[in-house]
Amino acid sequence: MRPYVIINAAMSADGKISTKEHRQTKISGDQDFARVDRLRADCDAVMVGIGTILADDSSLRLKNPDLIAERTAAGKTEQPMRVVIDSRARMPPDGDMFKKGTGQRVIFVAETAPPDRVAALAEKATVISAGTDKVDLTLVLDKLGEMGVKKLMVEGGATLLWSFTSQKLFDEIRIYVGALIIGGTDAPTFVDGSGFTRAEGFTRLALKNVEKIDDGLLITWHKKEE
Ligand SMILES: NC(=O)C1=CN([C@@H]2O[C@H](COP(=O)(O)OP(=O)(O)OC[C@H]3O[C@@H](n4cnc5c(N)ncnc54)[C@H](OP(=O)(O)O)[C@@H]3O)[C@@H](O)[C@H]2O)C=CC1
Ligand SMILES: Nc1nc(O)c(N)c(N[C@@H]2O[C@H](COP(=O)(O)O)[C@@H](O)[C@H]2O)n1
Repeated sequence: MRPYVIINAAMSADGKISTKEHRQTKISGDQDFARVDRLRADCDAVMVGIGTILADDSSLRLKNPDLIAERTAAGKTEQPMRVVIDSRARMPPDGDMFKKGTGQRVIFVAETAPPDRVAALAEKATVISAGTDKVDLTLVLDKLGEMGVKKLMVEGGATLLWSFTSQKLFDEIRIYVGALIIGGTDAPTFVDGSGFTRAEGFTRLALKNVEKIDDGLLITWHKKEE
């Protein structure tokens, strides 16, 4: 069975998720970062696109020791599975995701990924081929389901979120809207990609909750069933 997919990201009041140089930007406050850690702890796997790794060198690990202890007490691994969507196997083998924290790392690549890079990554991670030239997210979700992932958190970035939202491959979206404006036409927004041209294609959402956190807002949407 496919996992329940929760998209979680933080954007500025003008919808940007980082700067025009794609530099990682602190949008959440302490309380929201604590919420994000809690959500990571509650999920079986946490995912980003390779663009995020190359920009941020994300570790994607659970940081709060109390949450790690809570997971182990519940018979879970210390860390949720950490997953990268990376058609061309560009994931740096010395990235923070490999250096920090314990547990399984999974890299989804395409069949056309260079074999030498796949071999190098296979020494550090479970490398799975899913899709011909580009990773196919429906195959990814099926595979993660087979691997026992029931709840998946997708953190970004903008290109991966376009694929998840345009293909309607999500259940919930949690967007933290921070009290700042970043600006810049070239700064990634919550969702980029090619965009819809017709209203019939739009991904529709159902509002579930709005909560003030730090000096911003956490908005929870569910996918609106057609
Ligand atoms: N504020 C926040 O909450 C967050 C902000 N960010 C920010 O987002 C930015 C990165 O976003 P972005 O550059 O768009 O990169 P993404 O992280 O979205 O990764 C996109 C890449 O994933 C690969 N990919 C493989 N298969 C697919 C598929 N089916 N659909 C989509 N992508 C696929 C592609 O590379 P390839 O073809 O090589 O496989 C693609 O270029 C950074 O600046 C980062 O800081 C990221 C996460 C959260
Ligand atoms: N929720 C959230 N709020 C922000 O303000 C952010 N900048 C991000 N960024 C995401 O978190 C990843 C970093 O994770 P690690 O600290 O390396 O574990 C980053 O790559 C973005 O995915 N998120």
